[in-house]
Amino acid sequence: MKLKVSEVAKELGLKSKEVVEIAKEIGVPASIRGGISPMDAMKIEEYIKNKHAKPQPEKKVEKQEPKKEEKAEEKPKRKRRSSFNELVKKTQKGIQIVQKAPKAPKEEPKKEEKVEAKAEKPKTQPQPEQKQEKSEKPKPKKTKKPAPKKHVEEKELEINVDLAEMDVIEENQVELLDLYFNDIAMKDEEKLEEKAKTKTQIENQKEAKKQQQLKKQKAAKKSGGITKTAIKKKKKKKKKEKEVEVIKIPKEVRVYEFAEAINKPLEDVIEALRELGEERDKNDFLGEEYIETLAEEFDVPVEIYDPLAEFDYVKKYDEQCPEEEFDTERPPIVTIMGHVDHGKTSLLDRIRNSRIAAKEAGGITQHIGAYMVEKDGKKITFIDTPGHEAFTEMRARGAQVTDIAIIVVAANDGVMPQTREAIAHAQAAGVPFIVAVNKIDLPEANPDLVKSQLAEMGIMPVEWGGEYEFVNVSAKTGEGIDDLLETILLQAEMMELKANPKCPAKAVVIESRVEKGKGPVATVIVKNGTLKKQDSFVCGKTFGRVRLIIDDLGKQKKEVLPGEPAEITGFDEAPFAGDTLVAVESDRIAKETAEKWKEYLERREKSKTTKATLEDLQKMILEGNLKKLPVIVKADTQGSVEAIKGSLAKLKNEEVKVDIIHSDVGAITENDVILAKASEPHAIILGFNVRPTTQAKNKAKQEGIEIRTYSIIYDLIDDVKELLSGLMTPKIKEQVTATVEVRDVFNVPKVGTVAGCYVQDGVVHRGDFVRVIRDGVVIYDSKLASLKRFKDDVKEVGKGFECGIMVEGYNDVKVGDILETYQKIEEKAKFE
Ligand SMILES: Nc1nc2c(ncn2[C@@H]2O[C@H](COP(=O)(O)OP(=O)(O)OP(=O)(O)O)[C@@H](O)[C@H]2O)c(=O)[nH]1
Repeated sequence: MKLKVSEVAKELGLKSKEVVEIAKEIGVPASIRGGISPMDAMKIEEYIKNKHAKPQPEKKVEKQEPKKEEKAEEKPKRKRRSSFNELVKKTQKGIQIVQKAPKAPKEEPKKEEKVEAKAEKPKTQPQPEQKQEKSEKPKPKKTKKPAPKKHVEEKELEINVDLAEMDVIEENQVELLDLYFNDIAMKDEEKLEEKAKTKTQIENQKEAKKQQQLKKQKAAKKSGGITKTAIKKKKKKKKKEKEVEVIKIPKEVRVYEFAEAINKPLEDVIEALRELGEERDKNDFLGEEYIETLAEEFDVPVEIYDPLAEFDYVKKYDEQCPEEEFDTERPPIVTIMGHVDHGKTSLLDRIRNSRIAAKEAGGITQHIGAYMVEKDGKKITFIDTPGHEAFTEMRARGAQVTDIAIIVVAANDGVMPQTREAIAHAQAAGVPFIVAVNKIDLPEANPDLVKSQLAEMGIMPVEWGGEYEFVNVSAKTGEGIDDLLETILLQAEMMELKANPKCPAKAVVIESRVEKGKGPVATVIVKNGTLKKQDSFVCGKTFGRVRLIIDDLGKQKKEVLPGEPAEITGFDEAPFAGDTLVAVESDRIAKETAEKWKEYLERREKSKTTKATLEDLQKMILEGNLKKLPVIVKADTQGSVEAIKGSLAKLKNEEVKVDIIHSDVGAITENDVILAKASEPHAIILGFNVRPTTQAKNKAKQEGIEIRTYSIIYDLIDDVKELLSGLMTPKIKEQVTATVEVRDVFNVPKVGTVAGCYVQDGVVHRGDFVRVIRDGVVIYDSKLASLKRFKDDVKEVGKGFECGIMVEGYNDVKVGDILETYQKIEEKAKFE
């Protein structure tokens, strides 16, 4: 765990920069961005303490010794603090380490005062006036001054204890002090206490003076006059007011925007960042930590706000319709997950008594659908999550709306990679799950194997003493289906899933698409409230008014209740799967909120590009050498777009990657072709369950742009893999052609060394490469310079024949050397 540097600095009464500097000095890692470990924070604290402990004269220590012993008797041995966190907690209880006001020691109390103060301690009644005064007192932090390093040395630790509080919790307080400064001699504590008390007394005196002056002013005012002091005061007050004016800074702000906001020269801000070890450009974004640190550095009070909060419509909704007011039971929302072909669609199909699986292209579920079933008068909403790996992202989203997950495992196949993945998704989302062991009708079915495989992963079945429900089912015969539904309802009952139908609606988009005549259509599941026709709504970047509500059976409805799915129309654009829809008072509010949200997301997107860390940069540089395959993805539903994008993003290796330059829902248009043409190299357009318009087709022909369409996702991915393979550098394989023995060597003047050879094995070719091997070691690797039979150049010489060979660039061939001739064969690389 890391602590924020600014927090540590605050606790130590230092500036963040100073903490970083000290850390550097004592060799512990601390940075504004990375924070500091509690251990290292303690080291810094120790360092400061030691620094201040040093100058204390030894004599004093001796003098105070008896008292020290006395205290030691009263209290158990001081424990060492285990973490800086603990320190933070303790400090919050009333102790603060603050910087000492520069000249305070002058006003140190006399011995008698100290005794007096001590004598007052046992009083248990707090003195309200004193307390108030104290709390109004500004923290003495402001007294710190110029050069930071020097400043650290000059600093002294002081305990600023609220006296009134001390009266009440004195015992506790002293104990805390004790724990806190376990290394500081008791004399210091007392001294510090005295100082604190003296301070209070000084404050009292000041206050009394102030009151007197106030009286004077009032009197002057009454008599119609105005005193000089009053004018001065007024001016001062104004100045002070100006000084404490808190500047609001958005959470994500660029360096130059920050400089403008705090009214400081940009160069100063950049320089301050440099001093903190950060090389930043004016357009770079500052993190919250840097905003805080810089504000401290420039001594300007800032308030960091989240611009998103202003139009976080979901948050607003949750505040208006709090969960505590959910009073009506709602159907559970169930997701079926599992490995490909383990029977998810068949299972849902069986549950609904319809046959979805047969209708789907290639037998694969292509997108998420949501359906409802009824069992014993109770409803269950099912989200049908497709099983292909490409849909992992959608599945992750599905799990977010899900109350209960069903993990389907085929009893004949057992736990597979996507079974584990599905479990991981459910666990990550904190969604309870039931294991449906499917295909138990098959003779080779082994449900116990599934149980033991999952038990090994910590998913222990209830009947084996664990907490996971396993239900044996057969989507084919219908066996166990009732049992599964009962288990779901039981689980739902335990979860007490409730909602408030009287609230405006809050729903989650499961999928969306654009339909001819209807425009954007989205499948949503209402999480709370009731979604009605004509409701104005905001849904991520989109907005609209509910025009049509169609239930899972294709019937038109007037409203959708909590936990129920429906398809709705009325969006201005297709929303994203996973977006939250919230009904709002008016179209105007819906539009405004959506626009602000869009603006925010765009801003955040932009900020991502400039927020590149060094790591990102290195990655980008490395990727610069990557060959990219630019593609445009068009698909029938938003869910498919997301899934394909997710899948394609994974297709990369150290040499090639897919570059998705555009993706959208809908047919392939002329614009897509234009965009593909604009890309360098030209992009390939991939259509999934969509086709190009006639204009797009013509344009593509004209511009030489390739459009490929698919209805099965595997094919799309395989095709892209093939394209990527084409981009990869072919692999070079070596093939040995012959082994040749050097039996004689001739030095031909002006030509070089010719080796008289005998081909032991294979066939030597004229253009072959050759390795010279002596005593089993390769001593030279080159090419054949010439290949002769007697005096003639030949193309090849076979096994058992003699030949003359010259090795390019090598004249040192010796009798007994072995020449290994070989050819380099190019092999097309394959993207795996
Ligand atoms: N014998 C038997 N076959 C089943 C059972 N359930 C599903 N199948 C068969 O298993 C194959 C895959 O079933 P699907 O329901 O398409 O599987 P899925 O998990 O939805 O597959 P994807 O949508 O591709 O992820 C089909 O041929 C089904 O007929 C079952 O209980 N018993």
